[in-house]
Amino acid sequence: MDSSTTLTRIKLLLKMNEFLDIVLNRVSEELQTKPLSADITELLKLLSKPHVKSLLSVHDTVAQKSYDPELPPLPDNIDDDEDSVKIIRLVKNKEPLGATIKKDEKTGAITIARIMKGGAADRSGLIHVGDELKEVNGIPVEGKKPEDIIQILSQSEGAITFKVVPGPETEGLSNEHKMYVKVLFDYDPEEDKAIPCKEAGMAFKKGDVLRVMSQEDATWWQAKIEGGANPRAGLIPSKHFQERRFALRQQTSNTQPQKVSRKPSGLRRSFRLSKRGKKTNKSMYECKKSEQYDTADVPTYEEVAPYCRAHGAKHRLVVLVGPTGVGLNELKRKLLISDPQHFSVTIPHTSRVKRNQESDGVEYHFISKHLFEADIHNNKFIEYGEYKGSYYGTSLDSIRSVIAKNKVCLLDVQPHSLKHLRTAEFKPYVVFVKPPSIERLRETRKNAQMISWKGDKDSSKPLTDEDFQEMISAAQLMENQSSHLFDLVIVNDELASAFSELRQALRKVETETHWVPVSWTHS
Ligand SMILES: Nc1ncnc2c1ncn2[C@@H]1O[C@H](COP(=O)(O)OP(=O)(O)OP(=O)(O)O)[C@@H](O)[C@H]1O
Repeated sequence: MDSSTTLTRIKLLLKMNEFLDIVLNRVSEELQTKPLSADITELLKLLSKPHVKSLLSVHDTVAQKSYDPELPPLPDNIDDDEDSVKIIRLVKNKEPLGATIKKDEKTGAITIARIMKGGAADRSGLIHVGDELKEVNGIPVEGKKPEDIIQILSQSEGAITFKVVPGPETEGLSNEHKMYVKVLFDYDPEEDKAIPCKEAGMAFKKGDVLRVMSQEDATWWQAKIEGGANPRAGLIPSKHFQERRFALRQQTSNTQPQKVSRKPSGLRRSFRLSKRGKKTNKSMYECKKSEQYDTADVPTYEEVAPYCRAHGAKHRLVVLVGPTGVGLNELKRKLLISDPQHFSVTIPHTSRVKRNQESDGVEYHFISKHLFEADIHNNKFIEYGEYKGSYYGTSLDSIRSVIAKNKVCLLDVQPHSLKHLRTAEFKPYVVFVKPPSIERLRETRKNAQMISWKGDKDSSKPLTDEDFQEMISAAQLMENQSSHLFDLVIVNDELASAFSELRQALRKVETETHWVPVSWTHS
């Protein structure tokens, strides 16, 4: 039983006793005035019994006691002119207090800078932002540095007494709006020189989803890791502040635009996974779109919301990204074979002349060069390229047409094209396929073939160490520049396990809740 229930019960008993007391006294008085019948005599006898009397006497004793909580005595040294001083007593265990302090450089006053959501100070409801700290455990803080005060606090355990002058009311500042963000960079407060209090900071890793608890401070937000065990919020740099820092860093450290050093492999695959089963050259297409890293995209936080595809709703687009030769085609092929009714790929467009054995809309959509150029102009292609005087490209409409058939559209693109696909319409689920170590590549790719284009013919050749090195460094570059856009990273070591990991993840995409950019859930 808790103490408040006990108190309520005692109070109830006392009330009953009081009532009984009055009743008994009245009854006794009344009975004295009546002719003494046998019943009255017996009743008077009962009322004068010791246990009835002692019950009444217990009541008197208990009723005189005070059951209000006892407050610690006020310290004697409070100035008379010091109005509205609060004496706060908190019991502190090993958990940090969850408040940060700052010193006003002009007045020297130490005030509470912020209260961490869910921390001990927040839960107590007694300390507020703006309160001026006067004493800690009887030690005046005037003239002390915040570090010294933090030292006093961190050394104290058990009851801590604070003397504070309440600050101005800060009602209505708290932002109860639930905001979730996916973080697009790694952060460690220990390495952040700007954070006002490292102990209050929270480390996170790229890809974590955070619940932002407070944005009251424009520079330092409070957040906690969604699904994490820690109920207390930690300090994180605000979006605006982090973006400014990134921009500054880029200005100072990187005046050269980062050119993707990649073979002009361009649009190689999107046009190749065909019903033809025929492979074309790795370096057949040159991508016409910008391959430069877009420095305007500063990856900090992306607001996200949970999304679960409703039964029967359109499927999300599945996009595979990875370096040449890593096995994107192989994985797509296995998915198609595993369930041809469920998975499909786009049919590319080309301006080249149709060959005899080909049919329009099967291998390619054959269109004129003039029309192709008009479509480029009208942004109809997600990627396009030119080879031997003919255009090849993947149109947005070809993706739409697969999705409209209620199939899962499998697409592979260069990472820089991802941003054009990241729309509420496509809701892409992006899988980055990564090569394993060079040793494992040598072991697993013994029979692997690269198809190269010599003269006018396809010819296959085994993969060399140089191909493996190139694959690894291209993957590294992609990861450095675009990993914030990846939903899943699969290492294509053993093909069977890479495929089963992919298959399982795609099943979950269709049935389970995933975090997606919040704008995708508004449509
Ligand atoms: N995990 C694996 N183990 C062994 N061989 C593999 C594995 N993954 C792919 N391969 C083989 O490696 C070769 C290249 O694979 P694939 O054509 O799928 O690469 P890709 O990523 O589509 O590259 P590109 O688009 O340049 O052709 C193929 O011969 C394929 O069978």
